[in-house]
Amino acid sequence: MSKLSAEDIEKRLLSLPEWDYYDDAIHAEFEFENFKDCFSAMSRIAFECEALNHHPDWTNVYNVLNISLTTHSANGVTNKDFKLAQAIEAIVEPDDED
Ligand SMILES: C[C@H](O)[C@H](O)[C@H]1CNC2=NC(N)=NC(=O)C2=N1
Repeated sequence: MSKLSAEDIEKRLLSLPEWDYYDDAIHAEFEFENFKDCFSAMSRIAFECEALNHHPDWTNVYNVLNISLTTHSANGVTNKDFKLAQAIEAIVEPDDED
């Protein structure tokens, strides 16, 4: 899988307003009510990652989750990162699906 151009990435990000592109990855920060809600979302995301065989670089501090998506084998952002970002959106922002 080859990495996408900066132009392609910015175009695709128009439908993912929570996400920014820099340092060869797409990044988002999500804030939850509390640690339990945050970690519950992380568990659900983890199952998607296994299903897609694609994994985030992420950090959690109490109720805040920071996620960076990049394709290590391509040294940049690929379609796999956008697939996973969409799956994450469906988990953390279910209201946006309507
Ligand atoms: C063997 C396995 O398919 C690879 O190691 C996968 C697993 N998950 C991955 N996740 C990410 N983000 N980038 C990769 O290149 C990657 N490679």
